[in-house]
Amino acid sequence: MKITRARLIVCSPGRNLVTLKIETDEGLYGIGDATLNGRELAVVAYLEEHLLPTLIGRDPAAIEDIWHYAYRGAYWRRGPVTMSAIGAVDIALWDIKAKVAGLPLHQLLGGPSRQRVMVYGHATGRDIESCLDEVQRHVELGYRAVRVQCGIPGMATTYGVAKKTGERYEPADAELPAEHVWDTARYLDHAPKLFAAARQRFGNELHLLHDVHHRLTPIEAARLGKEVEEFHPFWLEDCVPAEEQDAFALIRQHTTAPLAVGEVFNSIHDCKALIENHWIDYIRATLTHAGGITHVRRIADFAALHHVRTGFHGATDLSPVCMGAAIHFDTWVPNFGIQEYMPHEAVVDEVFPHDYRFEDGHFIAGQTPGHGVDIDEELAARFPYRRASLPVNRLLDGTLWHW
Ligand SMILES: O=C(O)[C@@H](O)[C@@H](O)[C@H](O)[C@H](O)CO
Ligand SMILES: [Mg+2]
Repeated sequence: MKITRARLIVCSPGRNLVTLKIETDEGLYGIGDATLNGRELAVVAYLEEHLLPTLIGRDPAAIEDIWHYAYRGAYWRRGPVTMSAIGAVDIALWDIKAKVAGLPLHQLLGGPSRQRVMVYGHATGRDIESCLDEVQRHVELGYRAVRVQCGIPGMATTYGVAKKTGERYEPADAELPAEHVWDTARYLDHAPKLFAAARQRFGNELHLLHDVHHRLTPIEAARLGKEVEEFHPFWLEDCVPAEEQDAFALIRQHTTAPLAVGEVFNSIHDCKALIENHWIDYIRATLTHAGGITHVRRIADFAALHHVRTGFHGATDLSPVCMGAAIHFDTWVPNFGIQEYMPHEAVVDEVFPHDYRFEDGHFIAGQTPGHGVDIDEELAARFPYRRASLPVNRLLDGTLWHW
């Protein structure tokens, strides 16, 4: 079998999504997700100009060799653009391999470790009460785990909170970056109250998660961890920016709140110290942004040695293609923790027909050979790309801060 064609489909059914289709001389094709939120066309250029031309004529079964050809051969290693491009190719090649084998992807990876994978949903509200009403709605839908984010009194906007209660949260909401304002003192005062109110209303069984979105310093994160620890969070996510991995040692000294990190990571080297020093509990790097199944499998195996579990990023900027492949991965991976799930708009699900399904707070992988996600190209063509940017964030005095 040979690769005859590899091309990108860029569409925007409510949000931008970049899809790679690799075709073969035997008619089989594979699909990969190449979406890098707010930087979509950088990955398109990388693939079209540099990576896709090198694939033509190759045997799509040689996934390992193609991965190293793309990674080592580029000379310029790592980085979100490079690794998302490699990730898309890798997901598409695993899709082809599983279709050739006639197996759903999780069977090719080693078979199921579980029948279904627990997901967490997003509850957001302008204040604590409306956020908790959203938690209630999720509980009624069957969720066992819910991420809680709410507006902070005195602040006009905050990350992770939908514009209106019940709406989807979509951060890339303007052609040029919107400017948000952040006040750590107000946040640190308010966040523990949200946890306390959630535990009071829902008891101890429901898993509660929270995303800090890189906004604290290590000592501030340590304080937050200490204050919410008694409410038994499932995790605190991205408490600090993680370029400096040993900052987590300080947080760890002060709190037993489990820590999750890594949605912006793209390589095992981004989390090596975090994992081997037991500074984190969950690793969030997912297939699209971290070099595909071939590389994330290495991260997951390394994490397993150190009691770290997976908790893959699953925001709407990961397309159903990434989600489908991730659910197969989650079904296989022995050290699975949880899977994030922000439902896509109905039209996105129409553009990407898929066989995974949500049931009772869990995802169940499909049985179709491959990862089970396809693209309706005719429908996709009705939604052309439009530039959309993630916001920036400033402190009250105007200093540019982490978003
Ligand atoms: O945990 C999450 O899902 C968030 O941090 C994301 O919504 C993130 O802001 C977006 O994926 C950025 O593209
Ligand atoms: Mg996050």
